[in-house]
Amino acid sequence: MNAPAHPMLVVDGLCRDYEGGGVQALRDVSFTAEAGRSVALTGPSGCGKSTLLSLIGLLDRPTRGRILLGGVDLAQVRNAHAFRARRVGFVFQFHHMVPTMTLQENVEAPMIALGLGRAERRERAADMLAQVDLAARAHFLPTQVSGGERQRAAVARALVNQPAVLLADEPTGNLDSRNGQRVIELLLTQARERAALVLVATHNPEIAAALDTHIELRDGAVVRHEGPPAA
Ligand SMILES: Nc1ncnc2c1ncn2[C@@H]1O[C@H](COP(=O)(O)OP(=O)(O)OP(=O)(O)O)[C@@H](O)[C@H]1O
Repeated sequence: MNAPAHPMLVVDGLCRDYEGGGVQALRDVSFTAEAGRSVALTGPSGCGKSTLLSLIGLLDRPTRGRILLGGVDLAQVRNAHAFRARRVGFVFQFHHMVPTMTLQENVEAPMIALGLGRAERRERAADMLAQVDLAARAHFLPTQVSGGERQRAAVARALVNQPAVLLADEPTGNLDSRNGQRVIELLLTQARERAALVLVATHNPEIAAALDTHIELRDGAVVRHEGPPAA
């Protein structure tokens, strides 16, 4: 197989200053990552991990520098909502499931932005929930299942549109180690089998060690970068 023409993700000289407080949340961060790889972002609280994920997921815009995702310069993206729906999946520590909707309905919701019909949405969501071992819980509300089950449903929701990039912010933070490991395995399976790029912000050194690349931040700057060299 030929090497891809460009890496899935290029982060180039990225800075994010917050007005008012004079905080430089990110200072000149640069790295690249290939499709099918997993990247751990580590570092102490406040070092900029969440800020970096927000910028890559187009939830926020950088002060300086640029990000290319699948060859697209994010500064040129006009409809961030549509771009996110097609390209990016998010998993957060606190799942952010809609409490009044069943797990099945929560997993169906992202597909509305793709314009898929009801029957197809239903089928794909059921399929995805089965893949994370939740077929029997599909019609329960998020409050009626365990924390580990909720987080697996959140992973199913993040994966259902088959995003090229998965961004996970402390995805195992509130889970015991067995459930946490399961969530990480689900994310890594996606990276391997569907050539998605997975970025995980974590305080857990075991998780960081299980991923291909390890980028450590301190005060908004990269202080360590281990793993496959940039393309
Ligand atoms: N909206 C905001 N306004 C001002 N400062 C902010 C804002 N959001 C984040 N910051 C600051 O930017 C810096 C980076 O925050 P960020 O949330 O990215 O850190 P983090 O590494 O994800 O931390 P944690 O591990 O605690 O989640 C911190 O100093 C934080 O206080």
